[in-house]
Amino acid sequence: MLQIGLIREEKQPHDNRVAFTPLQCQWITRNYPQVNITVQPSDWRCFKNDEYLKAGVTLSEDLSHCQILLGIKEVPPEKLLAGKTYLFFSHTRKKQPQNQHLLQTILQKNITLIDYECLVHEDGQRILGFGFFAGVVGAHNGILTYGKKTRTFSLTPVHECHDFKELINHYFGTKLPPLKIAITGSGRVAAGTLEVMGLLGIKYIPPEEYLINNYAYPVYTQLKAGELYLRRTDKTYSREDFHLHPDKYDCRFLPFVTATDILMNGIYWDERIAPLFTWTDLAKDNFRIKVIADITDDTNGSVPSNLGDSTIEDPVYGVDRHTHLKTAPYLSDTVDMMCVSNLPNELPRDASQYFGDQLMKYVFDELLKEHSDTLHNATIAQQGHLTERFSYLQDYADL
Ligand SMILES: NC(=O)c1ccc[n+]([C@@H]2O[C@H](COP(=O)([O-])OP(=O)(O)OC[C@H]3O[C@@H](n4cnc5c(N)ncnc54)[C@H](O)[C@@H]3O)[C@@H](O)[C@H]2O)c1
Repeated sequence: MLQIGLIREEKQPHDNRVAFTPLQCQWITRNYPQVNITVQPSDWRCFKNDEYLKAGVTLSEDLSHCQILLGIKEVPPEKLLAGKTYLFFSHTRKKQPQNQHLLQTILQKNITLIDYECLVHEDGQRILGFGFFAGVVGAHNGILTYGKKTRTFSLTPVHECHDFKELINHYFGTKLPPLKIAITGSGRVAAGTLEVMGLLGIKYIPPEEYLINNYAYPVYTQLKAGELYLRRTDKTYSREDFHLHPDKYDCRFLPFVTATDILMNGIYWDERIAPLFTWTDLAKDNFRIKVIADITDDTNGSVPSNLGDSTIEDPVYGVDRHTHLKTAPYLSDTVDMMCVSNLPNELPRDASQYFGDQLMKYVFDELLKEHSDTLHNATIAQQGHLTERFSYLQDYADL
């Protein structure tokens, strides 16, 4: 019998998500008689202990009988059970200093660590992520902020809704003024923002038309990497080349700053990639953007006016376009920034279900195999030893 445990999230502040919902646990145990799931009780998980009990799932503080333990965020080192196989987001593969002790403890305690972030399909695309609901919540927050700033309409904050279904109910009867939204990116986050565009009936306009026309109703356009970046030397774009040499590419977003009211930023970004615009562009009179939902959310990254994370409770701050300083939100001549770093936590039930679905579809069967390349390639530590693929972490893992 394979015993799987769902651990309680112990990292502070407590995360409210979980790897499998009660119904997913029920489905698994019905369809896989050789698997049993035990859930560690939690007072802050988005699914209540009772919901698991009602689904026929066993609750137990003690998970020592489990071989595999599933979490979401980093597990505090003192909570790690020796000799177990853990799956969670460890944030150790880039030698993140705050998690050095975590990896060292994993090795000391003979633990096997499979990192969700390292689970990829054959083509290198990540299997698991919370981007879709980050996109949904980010898009909603961006529009809500614009309504508050312009005092033209109001929307219910997402975290006040039980789940996505309830959020959608609030959209009925919402009439938005004419406004123009630019969405960047083409991954999971962008897909989530497009979902909200559809639900609110905001019309898609191709980028070239969006740039030159005005509309009597709300519209959006989407700029994928191929529309955003051009190689300096020959004005072409190749995905493979861009991923390898992003520093050779210029960003073509600038014309959109004069045609856009809300920017929803969902691109992949790192330091080698040109920002969407500069502080100098931001200070110009023709800079039209009033609200930026920076879902990508890198401080001083693809959006220079990202001055750091905001929180679910206090999601928006203003930025003065000339002094570059933070201001109160919703003022008339500032840019409002929505930079929440944990957006999926506003819709934790749906985000967890989506995560569990992906886990079920692409990872679960691998856990039942004697050997799985997918799992092996995402295994940072195997019974207390770094695997070959992650041996570059040795100096970080050494005590
Ligand atoms: N604020 C939040 O709560 C939150 C939540 C989830 C994700 N995010 C962030 O949003 C951004 C987008 O996330 P996502 O889930 O849409 O990602 P994704 O993995 O679904 O998509 C990323 C896109 O970037 C492309 N890409 C991958 N590697 C690249 C590279 N080296 N160079 C250029 N492009 C590359 C991919 O082809 C894909 O189209 C990320 O920066 C992520 O950290 C924020």
